Amino acid sequence: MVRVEHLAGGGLLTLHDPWLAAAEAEALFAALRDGIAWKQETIRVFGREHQQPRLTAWYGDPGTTYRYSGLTLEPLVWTPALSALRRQVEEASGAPFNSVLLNHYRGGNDAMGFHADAERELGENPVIASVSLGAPRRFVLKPVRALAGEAPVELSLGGGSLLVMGGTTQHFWRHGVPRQAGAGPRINLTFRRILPVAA
Ligand SMILES: O=C(O)CCC(=O)C(=O)O
Ligand SMILES: [Fe+2]
Repeated sequence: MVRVEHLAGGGLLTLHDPWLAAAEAEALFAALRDGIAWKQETIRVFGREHQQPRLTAWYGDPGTTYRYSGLTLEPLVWTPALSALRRQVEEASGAPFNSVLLNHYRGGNDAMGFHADAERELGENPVIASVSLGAPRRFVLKPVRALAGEAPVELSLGGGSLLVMGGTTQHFWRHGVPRQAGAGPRINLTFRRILPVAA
């Protein structure tokens, strides 16, 4: 099934759920859980250090350095499984990607706070393609102040789904994965295109 959601302000969400066949999604979940160089990073938020409440990894083409929350991530070299998935995601979304951020939510206490993927190196209106594996989780979008009064948008991202965020989504909406009691382990991959930016 494909669900298309036009967001106020010109954002566009396209959810393919399911996207991967169940057996393929399950095999990929296990392969990534056991085969990725997961780390728990320490970040600085408002001058204070925190351990991120999830595990992460950054893979990409040479030169795709990613900076956020005071972290500088140098890309690891694409594994065969990640490279094959990149091609499938490019085909489905019609957009090119040179990097992927992986997040491993070990259970319902792991989460991602509300944010926009609006770093300069992603460009003006980035297309971001998000593949989910493992347990389903709530994915919530909230309007920024300019659109105050718009209702939040909530999706359930199931294992094997593909969500493409495009248009002006990152300007007018922040998204997050709230803590969710009882949620099982989940891996999410957000494919991105990092552009060269002046230092
Ligand atoms: O886990 C998710 O579905 C969201 C991940 C995300 O927003 C990000 O990596 O920037
Ligand atoms: Fe994000």
